Amino acid sequence: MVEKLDAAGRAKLPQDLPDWSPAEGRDAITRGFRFADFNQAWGFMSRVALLAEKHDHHPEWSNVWNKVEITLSTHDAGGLSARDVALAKAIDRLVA
Ligand SMILES: C[C@H](O)[C@H](O)[C@H]1CNC2=NC(N)=NC(=O)C2=N1
Repeated sequence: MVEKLDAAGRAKLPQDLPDWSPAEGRDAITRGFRFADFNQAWGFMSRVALLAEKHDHHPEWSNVWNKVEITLSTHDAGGLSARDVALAKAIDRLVA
């Protein structure tokens, strides 16, 4: 069983993941990305897909041309877990 993120972990989110926001109405975090064009967006999504496989943790995401929206939550925990934080940090490194 994957544990939900504890209060200490949640308190650190603004500093650990400054570009992510709480998702509306659910225990999840979300971030939007904008790229030069679809080609760049798709390349990013390809890299995120490989990260997700490496983490065995997969995003909920959408893409409209050069924009990608990613929401992270842990199905097995029924909400946010440390796995979401780890994947979000890895995704942030792709665009740093
Ligand atoms: C068995 C379990 O579904 C898998 O280990 C992984 C796959 N990817 C996953 N991704 C997300 N977001 N949440 C999960 O609980 C999850 N579980």
